[in-house]
Amino acid sequence: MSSEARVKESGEVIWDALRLEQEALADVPTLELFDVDAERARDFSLEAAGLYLDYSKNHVSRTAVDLLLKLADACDVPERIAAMFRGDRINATEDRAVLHTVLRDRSGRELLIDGEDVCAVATRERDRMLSFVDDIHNAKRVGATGKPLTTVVNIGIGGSDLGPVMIVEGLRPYWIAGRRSFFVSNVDGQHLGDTLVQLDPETTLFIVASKTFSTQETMTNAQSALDWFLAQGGSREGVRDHFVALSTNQEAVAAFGIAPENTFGFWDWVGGRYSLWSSIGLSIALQVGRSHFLELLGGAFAMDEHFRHAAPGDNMPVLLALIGIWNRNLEDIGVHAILPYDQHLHRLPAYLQQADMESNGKSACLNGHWSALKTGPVIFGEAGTNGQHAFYQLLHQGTDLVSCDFIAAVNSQGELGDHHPKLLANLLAQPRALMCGKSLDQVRRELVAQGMDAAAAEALAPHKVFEGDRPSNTILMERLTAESLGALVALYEHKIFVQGVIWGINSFDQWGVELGKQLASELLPLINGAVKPAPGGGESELDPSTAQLLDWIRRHRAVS
Ligand SMILES: O=P(O)(O)OC[C@H]1O[C@](O)(CO)[C@@H](O)[C@@H]1O
Repeated sequence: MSSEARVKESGEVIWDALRLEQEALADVPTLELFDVDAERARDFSLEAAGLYLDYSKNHVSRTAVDLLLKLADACDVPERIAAMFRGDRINATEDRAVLHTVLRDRSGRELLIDGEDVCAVATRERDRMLSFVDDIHNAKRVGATGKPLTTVVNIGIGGSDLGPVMIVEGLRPYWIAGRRSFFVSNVDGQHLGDTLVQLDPETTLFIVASKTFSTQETMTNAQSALDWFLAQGGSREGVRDHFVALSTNQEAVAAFGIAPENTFGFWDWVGGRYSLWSSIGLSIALQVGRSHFLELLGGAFAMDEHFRHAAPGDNMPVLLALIGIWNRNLEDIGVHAILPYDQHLHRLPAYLQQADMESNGKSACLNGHWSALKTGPVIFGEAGTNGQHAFYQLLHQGTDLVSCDFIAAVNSQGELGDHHPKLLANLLAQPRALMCGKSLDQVRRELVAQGMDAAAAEALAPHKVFEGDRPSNTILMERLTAESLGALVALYEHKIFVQGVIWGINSFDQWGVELGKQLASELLPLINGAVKPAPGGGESELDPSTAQLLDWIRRHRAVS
């Protein structure tokens, strides 16, 4: 038997053992697992890179965790981690290395990719970008009319927007006084329009952020911003003082009219959703300054080092990934909630939607088969405590289980009265309620104790039952700083990668976004009326539903 076949067989055996363990646990409440194992809370938690993770509230046993670690081994997780850091072309469907970790690598190592030391290349480009940031901050570089450039508009979408805006919001206390940042992503003209009315063209710097420099939304917004700048009295020569580009596609940038000295590059080994550490982070550095940007990278590097060197059983991203595998594949939970108890992390759920769903929302495996396993869950979320008053009802009593990550800083970025202890009390209460629940008996007793008659208590009781055993992780940090935020984001990046390895999918491509883009470009001329509908009124190539919607749009659009 070949070694590959043996690995596959052992993987199957482990999956079978995991299924048996899940069945054995089915009737054992999570709380009971604490009763029989005094060290559970201690052993199902760990610290790394300034973060503390407690995963003990998941409905998982020690046997299950041991089996999951064996599964990671059978799926070659340690070797795949090494391959990523080595610069192997693990993004096989695009034949690319995956090296966002190089962007924050402080080790001073050399890493040759196609004969080029990518660590040195990344450092040079970061230094260029940070000198530009210093020049803006010191007003060595000013607008065309000599005024300081105090406002930044980042025009980008997906990875060229979600990471920067999430970090800028997360680091609000570190904003440099007098500086403003706007993020425009949607092709809906209202997004740019609503922004432009707040701008002074003389003090505004537009950053056109696009890895490919061909994304419809970004190029449309960039062109409209340029038109606005000129219409406001900006000159053609002034464009070079007010527009910079962040891209891997220097030719397209030049064709758009932005000069090489105003372009900050990155490389095909940086995926869009992993790019905030690259030049795509320019808006972050402009808003919070060079040192905080470097601290952000430093926090991520600390998590990288932990991920790279810690044994799987002591490895935070690996364990978080394996708990996710248990919930997704053994408990059949298809929805995962990101619940930061921190207003400044309010964009984290949106950021992780892309990071996770664009990475692991896949069905085709790298071995050429369709996945027999369920892959990435639906990710959603909201800052706590807001979510509690919106969708937590379903988390506690809905018919579908939702796994949750509760995230918080123990100290607020801005302590105010007793707000933070209240926030933290809620952060502790929710996962506790989800796990412990409240039984029918308990509810009945409470209602009767409150003076309700037995019949009424019996009728009301089921509505007040909390089943419990709803799984969650809690991630804590001392304070939300650039460093801890960097570590947090890197934790999730690596978690997502490990899950992709176990599912046998490529977490680094995103072919699933292409068909919609292609169809939109085919439909655009029909919306604009440039192409006549097929004889008989319908669009012969279109499905009847789309043809009917198009017809309604055309008949009701006020402008042609
Ligand atoms: O930076 P770009 O090339 O404009 O792409 C923006 C986003 O579009 C996507 O390709 C998806 O459409 C994302 O992966 C990417 O982050």
